[in-house]
Amino acid sequence: MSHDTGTRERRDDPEGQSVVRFDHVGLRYDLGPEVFRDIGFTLPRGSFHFLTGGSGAGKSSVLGLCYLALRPTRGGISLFGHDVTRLPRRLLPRLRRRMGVVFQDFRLIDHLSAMDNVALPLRVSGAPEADIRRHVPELLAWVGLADHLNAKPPTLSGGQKQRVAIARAVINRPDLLLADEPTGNVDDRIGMRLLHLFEELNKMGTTVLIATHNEQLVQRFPYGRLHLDAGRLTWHGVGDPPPDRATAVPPRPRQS
Ligand SMILES: Nc1ncnc2c1ncn2[C@@H]1O[C@H](COP(=O)(O)OP(=O)(O)OP(=O)(O)O)[C@@H](O)[C@H]1O
Repeated sequence: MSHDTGTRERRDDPEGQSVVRFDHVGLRYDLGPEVFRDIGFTLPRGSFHFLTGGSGAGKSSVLGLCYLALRPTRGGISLFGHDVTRLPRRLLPRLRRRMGVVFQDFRLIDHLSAMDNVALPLRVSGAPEADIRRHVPELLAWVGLADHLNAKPPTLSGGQKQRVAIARAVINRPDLLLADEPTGNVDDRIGMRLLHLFEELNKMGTTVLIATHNEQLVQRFPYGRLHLDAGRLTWHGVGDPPPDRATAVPPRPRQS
């Protein structure tokens, strides 16, 4: 089968098998240099991938494109089968609500307690308050914050804030989880526990993409890997990028 997924097919196949699809995507910020040239990959429904690469390789930018904070300078991106480069802006929030995002800088609401930060996506989606009172403390206890339900973010450590941010991202069982360095501020034991949480979510059907510098984590969990180097996607597979990474990802055929 060819890689051709023209606009018509993407529009007519909103629940197709790819949750994220990049086709020849390029990105530059304002008048700066191109961060990427011609990146293409697909994340199938229910898949689990790490996104790796050195500092400045473009990991957060890929995530920003996925959660629609950024628009590509060229190429096409589809999410849940919708071509988002053509979709009217008013329809984007509906797609965003299907995603859980863990930001590198957490983006918690400082005047709300940990409990209320995590409850936010449930309240937005109209979940009954009784369910919120049951599920949120359970999840916060699972990430080791049972004693901090009422703490406000400014009183929490970096690792504790990170776990609140993760709980908020997963509480709604999103269709797509995007996490930027989700274990960057926690010790190994908690890092493993968080990875197990992502695995559980993945088993229930969530597609997972985790940007990380943590090689140990990537080695311990045998999932797919997208590796960025100098503005190019140089490896898309399981395990380590081969030494001659320049040839690891063949260019995708351009659509006519
Ligand atoms: N808002 C911005 N304006 C201009 N340039 C930016 C902006 N954000 C990122 N960049 C540039 O884009 C490139 C990729 O940055 P990005 O944050 O995506 O990399 P990263 O792989 O996530 O890095 P790190 O691992 O250090 O977080 C870098 O050269 C960075 O300077």
